[in-house]
Amino acid sequence: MSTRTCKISLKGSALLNDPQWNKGSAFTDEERRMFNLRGRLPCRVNTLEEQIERAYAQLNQRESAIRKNSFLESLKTQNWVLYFALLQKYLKELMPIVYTPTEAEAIANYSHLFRRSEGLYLSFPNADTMEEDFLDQIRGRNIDLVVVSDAEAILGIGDQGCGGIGISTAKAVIYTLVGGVDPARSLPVALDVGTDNEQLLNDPLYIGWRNKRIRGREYDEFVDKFVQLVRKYLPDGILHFEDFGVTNAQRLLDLYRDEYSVFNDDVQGTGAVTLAALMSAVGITKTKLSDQTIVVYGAGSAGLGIARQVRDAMVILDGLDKEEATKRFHLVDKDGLVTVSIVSQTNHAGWAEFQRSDEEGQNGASLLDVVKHSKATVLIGTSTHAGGFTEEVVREMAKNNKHPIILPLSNPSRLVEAEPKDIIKWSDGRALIATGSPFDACDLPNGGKAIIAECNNALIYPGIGMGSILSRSKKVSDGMLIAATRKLAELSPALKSQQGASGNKGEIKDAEGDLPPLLPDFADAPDTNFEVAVAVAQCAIDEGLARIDFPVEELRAKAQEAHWRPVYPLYEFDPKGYGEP
Ligand SMILES: NC(=O)c1ccc[n+]([C@@H]2O[C@H](COP(=O)([O-])OP(=O)(O)OC[C@H]3O[C@@H](n4cnc5c(N)ncnc54)[C@H](O)[C@@H]3O)[C@@H](O)[C@H]2O)c1
Ligand SMILES: O=C(O)C[C@H](O)C(=O)O
Ligand SMILES: [Mn+2]
Repeated sequence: MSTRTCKISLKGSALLNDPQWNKGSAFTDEERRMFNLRGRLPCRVNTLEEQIERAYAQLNQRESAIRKNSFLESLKTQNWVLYFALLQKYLKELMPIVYTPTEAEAIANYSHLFRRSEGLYLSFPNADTMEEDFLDQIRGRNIDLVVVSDAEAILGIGDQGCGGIGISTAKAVIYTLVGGVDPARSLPVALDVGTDNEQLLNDPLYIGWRNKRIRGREYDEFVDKFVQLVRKYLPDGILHFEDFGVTNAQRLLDLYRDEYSVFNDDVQGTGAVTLAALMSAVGITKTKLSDQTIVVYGAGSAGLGIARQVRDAMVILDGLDKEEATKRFHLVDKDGLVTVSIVSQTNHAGWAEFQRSDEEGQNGASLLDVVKHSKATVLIGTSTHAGGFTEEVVREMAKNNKHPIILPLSNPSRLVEAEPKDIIKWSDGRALIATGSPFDACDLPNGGKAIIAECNNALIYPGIGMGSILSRSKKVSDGMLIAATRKLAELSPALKSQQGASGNKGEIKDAEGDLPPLLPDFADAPDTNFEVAVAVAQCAIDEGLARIDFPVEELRAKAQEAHWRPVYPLYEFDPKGYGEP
C-alpha cells in the first residue's frame, strides 16, 4: 500500500503536542526540517515498529493492570498512531487492559487517576451552554460516531458519576481498534447528571458534579437537549448509548430509534452477540433455537435485551409464534422468578411480557428451583451476582442436558456468575460456555481443552456501528441487527468445526480433541467486524435505509477504504492544511 500524504498546518511543539498528528521520534528528516522539529527531537529517526517495541517494553515495566491502563491512557494523549499500532500488535493481551475488565477499575478510580480531558463533558449545572460546549468540540471535525454514557450502570459496578466518560472512551477505542472507525471521527461524551454513589459524593477529590442524580422531567429534558443537538449537527451520524440505568436504557432507545440512527449497546449489542453464541451452540447440539428453554438470571438492560432479541429470532428464524416463543423464557431477578405478582409489586415496565404465572412462583422461585422445574437447556447470567451459578444449579443443568448451554456474562471478571473451570468440573466437561470477560481455556476431564468464547458486545457493536456509518443509514433497524448476528454466528469456530466434522457421530470436539469456542476469537475481531460491517451496510441498503453515494457493488471496496489503520502518512506543510486551530 502506498504511503498517504497529508497537508498539515501545525508546526513545532503544537505539532508534537497534537496526538492526532504527532509522530514523535518517527518524523522524517525532511519533516523535521519543514515543521521546525529538528532541535525538538533526538537525532535518530525511528520506525513505527521500533516505537512500538520501546512502548511495549515501557508498558511491561508496569506490573499491575491498572498501571498499564494509565500508561496506555497517557500514550493515547500523545500519539494516536503509536497507541493504536501497539494495541493492534498485542490485541489479545492489551484489550483487557484498555477495556473490560481493567477499565472498570479505572472508571471506579477516575477522580484519583484523572490527568487530562478526554472527550465532551456535559454537566447538568452547565445545561444552558450545552449547545455552545457541543459545537466547540465538533467544529471543523467530521464526526460520524457519538458514544454517550450517563454512567448509572457501568458494567456491573453501578453508578460511577462523571467517571462514566471512561466507558465512552473505551468503547470508542474499540470502535477504532476492532471496527476501523477513524478516531478523529468519534466523540466520547459523559452526561454528568449527578450520582447516587455515596462513596463518590463523600470523596473530596470527586471531580464530577457533587449532587444526587437528577431524575424525571429534568433528566429527560437534559438528555433530549443533547440528542437533538446530535441530530441537528450530525444528521448522518450514529449515537451509541452505553451503560445507562435500567429505567432509562430501553425507554430512551424506544424514544429515539425511529428518528435517528440510535443504538443501545447493552440492550442490542449484548442481545446480538448472545444470540450469535446461542445460534452457534444449537448448531453444534443439532437442535433449534426454538427448542430451547431459557433462564435469564438478572433481568436488567442486558438480560431483557437478550430475552427480546432471542425471542424475536425464534419468530423470525424458526417461524415460532411470538406468544409461544415468549413462553420459552424464565426471568429470574433478585426476588426470584418474575411472576405476575412480582411484576405488579415492582411495576417493572420491561418484565410484564415475560411474566410467569403465580403458581409457577409458588413451587419455589429460586434460580435452582426455576432451572429444575423448567428443565432449562440454556442459562444466561446478567445479574452482577458473583457466584450466582452455584454448583447445585450447574449440576441441575447438567442432569437435564447432554450439553447444557451456560453463559455467565456479568462483567468485570470478578462478578462472573461462575468460573468456567468450575462449570466444566460440575458438568463433567459437557457444558458449552461463553463468558462476558476473557477467561483462560480449561482442561476437559478426558483430555483436550475447552476454549472459552468471550461473549462480549465488543465482538459485534463495532461492526454494527461501522456498517451504519458506511451506509449512512437513517436508523439501526432490527434487520441490521439480525444481519450482524447471522454473520457473526456464521464465523463461529465451533460451527465451522462441526461442518468440517460431518459424520463424526455427534462428537462436538474438534480434530485436536479441543472444544472449540462458540464465537470467533478476539484476536480475529477486526476481520470478524469487517464482515459484520459489510453485512450490516448491505442490509441497510436492501431495506432502503441507506444514503450511499456509491454503487452497491463497491460496498466492500468502500469498507476497505473507510477502515482506519494506524500508519503514519507523510506530511507536507500547508497553512490551510489539517491541524488549524
Ligand atoms: N457480556 C456482555 O457483553 C455484557 C453486556 C452488557 C452487560 N453485561 C453485564 O451484565 C451485568 C448486568 O448489566 P445491565 O446493564 O443489565 O445492568 P442492570 O442493572 O440493568 O441489570 C442487572 C439486573 O440484575 C439484577 N440483580 C442484581 N442482583 C441480583 C441477584 N443477586 N440475583 C438476580 N438478579 C440480580 C438487578 O435487579 C437487575 O435487574 C453487568 O455485570 C454487565 O457488565 C455484559
Ligand atoms: O463493557 C463491556 O465489557 C460489555 C458490556 O457493555 C457491559 O456493560 O458489561
Ligand atoms: Mn455496557
